[in-house]
Amino acid sequence: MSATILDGKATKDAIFEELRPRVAKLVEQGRAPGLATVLVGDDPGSQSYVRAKHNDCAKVGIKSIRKDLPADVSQADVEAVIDELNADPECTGYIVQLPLPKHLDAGPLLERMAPAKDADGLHPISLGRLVLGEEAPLPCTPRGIIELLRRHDVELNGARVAVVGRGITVGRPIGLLLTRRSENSTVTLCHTGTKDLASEISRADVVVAAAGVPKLITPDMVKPGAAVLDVGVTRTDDGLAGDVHPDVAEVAGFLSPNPGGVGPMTRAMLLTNVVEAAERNLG
Ligand SMILES: Nc1nc(=O)c2c([nH]1)NC[C@@H]1CN(c3ccc(C(=O)N[C@@H](CCC(=O)O)C(=O)O)cc3)C=[N+]21
Ligand SMILES: [Mg+2]
Repeated sequence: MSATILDGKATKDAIFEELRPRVAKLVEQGRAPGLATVLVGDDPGSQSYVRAKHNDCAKVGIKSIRKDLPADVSQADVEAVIDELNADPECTGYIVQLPLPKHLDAGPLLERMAPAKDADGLHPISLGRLVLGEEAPLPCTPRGIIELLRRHDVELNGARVAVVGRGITVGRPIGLLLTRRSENSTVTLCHTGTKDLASEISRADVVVAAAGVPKLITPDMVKPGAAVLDVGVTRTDDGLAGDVHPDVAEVAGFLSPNPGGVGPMTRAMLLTNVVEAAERNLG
């Protein structure tokens, strides 16, 4: 048996095709969406992600603004850039690329962002609204995972989902999306304190591996036919390594590759959040 590939790159391209006319309409109405990025320092990974986001914007016709700051920028200078973007009418949504250098206090910076311009869905107000079931931008990676599963007809209604990792971008929020009535899944959140990870994984119809531990999920753990999403990425000497052992492809029914799976979907959902926010503002 060999798993059906959950092709995030092709799915992202399809979503971009759907976004392009919506962006064109907004531009026509004089309400052009504009995405800004705030990047601090010169980490090559972060630089490449940010570059990709600007290329994506060009592809769908969204104006983009780059704010690149030196690694030793002060907290006050980042605050000033955030205040500038909050006030800039050309910027309808933005992100502060994470992680930030250790000398900066990320929490207060993210909280300073205008919630209406939160493109990541990670502002405390957006996360609070998600808990309350109110309309808000949704966290991009969890939303991308659900969209990838939906577009490949993977059943979520009543499904047992095992999430591995409790990080703020994926593991912590994804259960909030998956347990809405519209998804209706049953979610188990596993982490380093989980006593028997293999037994939790073995019961799951869907596995979301977002721990950042290379090859953590091995074929013996996976229920035959399950959908497995490889979210974690670790930079090793041999290149990028996912959380899922390659041999899982022999057992799983669906597998999102890494790269080429959830990463491109995260970018597609970032632009979707920006377009939706611009449409909402039309009233
Ligand atoms: N405020 C904030 N929002 C984020 O959404 C955010 C962030 N900070 N910090 C870092 C993580 C990571 N992230 C990725 C997005 C796309 C790919 C992606 O498209 N990857 C490609 C290839 C990447 C490569 O080859 O380097 C792929 O998986 O095929 C990866 C990682 C967004 N993040
Ligand atoms: Mg992340």
